[in-house]
This record gives sequence, C-alpha cells and structure tokens, in this order.
Amino acid sequence: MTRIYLTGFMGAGKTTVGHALAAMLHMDAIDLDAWIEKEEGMAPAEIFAEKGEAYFRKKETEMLKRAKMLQGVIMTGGGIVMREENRRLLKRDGLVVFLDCDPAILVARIQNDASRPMASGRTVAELVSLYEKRLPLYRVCADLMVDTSGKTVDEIVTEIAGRIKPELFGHNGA
Ligand SMILES: Nc1ncnc2c1ncn2[C@@H]1O[C@H](COP(=O)(O)OP(=O)(O)O)[C@@H](O)[C@H]1O
Ligand SMILES: O=C(O)C1=C[C@@H](OP(=O)(O)O)[C@@H](O)[C@H](O)C1
Ligand SMILES: [Mg+2]
Repeated sequence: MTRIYLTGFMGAGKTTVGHALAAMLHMDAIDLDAWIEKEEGMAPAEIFAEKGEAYFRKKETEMLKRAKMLQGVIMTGGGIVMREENRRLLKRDGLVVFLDCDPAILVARIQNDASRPMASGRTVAELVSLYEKRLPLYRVCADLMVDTSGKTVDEIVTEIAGRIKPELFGHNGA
C-alpha cells in the first residue's frame, strides 16, 4: 500500500498527525488543502468566500484524483467524504484511516476558527449536528478507525503505525 489517507472531522488532527506519521514512516506528507492553496494562490477560507463552496469541492475532487499519482500520507479535508465519488476514490486508491474524536473536543478546537469556513460562525449544536451527519460517511469508507480523544499526537501516530503495519507489509510482517 503506497497511500495512506487520513480522514475525519475538522479539528481531528489529520494535518498534524499526518505530518508526524509521514515522518515516522519515512513517507511524503501531502495535505490536500495545502495543495489546493498552493495551486489556487488562496487559502480554503478565501476560496469559499470568493469562489464559493461548490468551486472548492470541485477542486478537492480534482486533487484527490491527482493524488493517486503520488505515494505517501495524504491528509484530506473534513468534508471530502460528502461526495460519493470521493469515497469511492479513497477506498479504491489507498488505506483509509479515520481519525475520530469526541465532538466536544473537536468543537473546542474549531469553533470560531476563521480559517475553517465550515466551522466559523456555527453554534456548538450546528457543529455537533454536522459531525453526526458526516460520521456514517467516515465510517463507511474507513479501513481503520482510531479514537484520538485524550491522546497525544505521538500516541496516535504510534497507534496508527502499529495497526497499519500488517496492512502495509503483509500480515506476517514480511
Ligand atoms: N492529539 C491532539 N492533541 C491535542 N491537540 C491536537 C491533537 N491533534 C491536533 N491537535 C490540535 O488541534 C488543532 C486541529 O488540528 P489539525 O491537524 O488542523 O486538524 P484537521 O486537519 O483534522 O482539521 C491544531 O491546533 C492541532 O495542533
Ligand atoms: O470540513 C470541511 O468541509 C472542510 C474542512 C477543512 O479541512 P480540515 O478538516 O483540515 O479543517 C477544509 O478542507 C475546508 O475548510 C472544508
Ligand atoms: Mg487539515
């Protein structure tokens, strides 16, 4: 397996954990949001504001398709599972690790974060409701689920690396 996709709700730690996991596994780290930002010359929040969510979602799917040409740990944006096409691509092209987390922790991390247009300005109830709407979609395309609540980034990375080794190198460790 040459691609490990990290999925999960905003604030779950996909970007942070992805860089640490890639370093541990000596793999490249590719954050789809950062890649979009580089290509568009605008951060996701600016793209949402100036070009709209539909434009961002189109770009996100385009990048996901292009990521198939790369190898490494690929960190996705929290909304990627909303499109059926994206879920199919994730499942087809790599090992999907879903970083789950207690919604109360997620909300504390993302509420009023102006860099996250799907979170800023939303109430706690709205954010929890968005998490609950997306949860089955994260689950349906995950090969592995990791509950990150109360764990440090180091603990999460160690847990993922231990659990994916059989998937990456074969069940006998070969
Ligand atoms: N396990 C963790 N423990 C404490 N803080 C974390 C943890 N994982 C991520 N964070 C923090 O939470 C915030 C959101 O992390 P980020 O990697 O941007 O999440 P995502 O990419 O899933 O939206 C960042 O400030 C990050 O430092
Ligand atoms: O949940 C979402 O719809 C989004 C999550 C963001 O990524 P993070 O999950 O890294 O915050 C980013 O892709 C964009 O702002 C939309
Ligand atoms: Mg991120």
